Amino acid sequence: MTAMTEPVLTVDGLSVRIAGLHILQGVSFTVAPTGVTVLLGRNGVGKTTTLRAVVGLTPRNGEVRGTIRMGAQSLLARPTYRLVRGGLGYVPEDRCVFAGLTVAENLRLAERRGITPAYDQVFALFPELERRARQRAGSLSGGQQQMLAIGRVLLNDNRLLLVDEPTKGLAPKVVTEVTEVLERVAESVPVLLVEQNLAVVRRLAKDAVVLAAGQVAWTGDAHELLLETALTRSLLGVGTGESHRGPEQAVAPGKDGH
Ligand SMILES: Nc1ncnc2c1ncn2[C@@H]1O[C@H](COP(=O)(O)OP(=O)(O)OP(=O)(O)O)[C@@H](O)[C@H]1O
Repeated sequence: MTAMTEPVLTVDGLSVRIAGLHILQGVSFTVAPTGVTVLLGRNGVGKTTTLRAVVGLTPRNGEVRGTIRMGAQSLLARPTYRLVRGGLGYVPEDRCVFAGLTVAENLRLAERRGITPAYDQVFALFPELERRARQRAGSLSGGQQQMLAIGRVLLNDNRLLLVDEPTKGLAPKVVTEVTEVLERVAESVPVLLVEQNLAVVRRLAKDAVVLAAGQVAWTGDAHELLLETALTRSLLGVGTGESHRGPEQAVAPGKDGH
């Protein structure tokens, strides 16, 4: 295996128990060093639990076992701030912007000591954030808050980004905007993405990992998975949009027309 193809993230035998629930029961997968790997599965299967375990945010009453490595470095048992300093960027599902602070203050809080923050790059991707620098984050729209949540992570150098349901609850036009931004972001940093909108998955994802019943039920090429309507339906409980128009259609087609 050459350095270019070595996974950026390796999860092996990951087991997570929280409050008596054995949520992940030996989950193993890898994330390629380029592009978007999507983590799929039915509601409540443990996708967020997986991302939180990777970034060291399992609740205190939880128990995590197994191996998680970014490159050669073991991540388990390291505090989150160290993982973030080491280049692990995390955009949580609930965005977690500081509502009472301005956009500029939210960004300033995300600056990492010892690293020159990449404001030029962030404002090039999100001109809206520069225009709204003095606006309180709590008064931004859901889409703008999502842009802020992604933008503040991109101020710093990242080796891997974990992004949890970035399009959830957003209007179709905003879903398209967020998707386009992630597409550009993924050109320079690998992304492990949790996403339920299959049109977004189709546009962004190269690889797919599907969780079912606490384990990995399928891994492989994301487009191959989406072509397998029956498999997708059985694993995810939804259609792929090929033969049925559901909420996953709520994004504009990609450049390739798919
Ligand atoms: N802190 C916690 N305390 C108790 N149960 C929890 C906790 N965190 C997660 N769970 C449970 O673990 C299971 C997996 O949750 P998780 O949020 O990881 O699923 P998910 O696949 O991300 O779901 P969704 O697609 O609905 O966002 C759920 O049954 C959830 O209720």
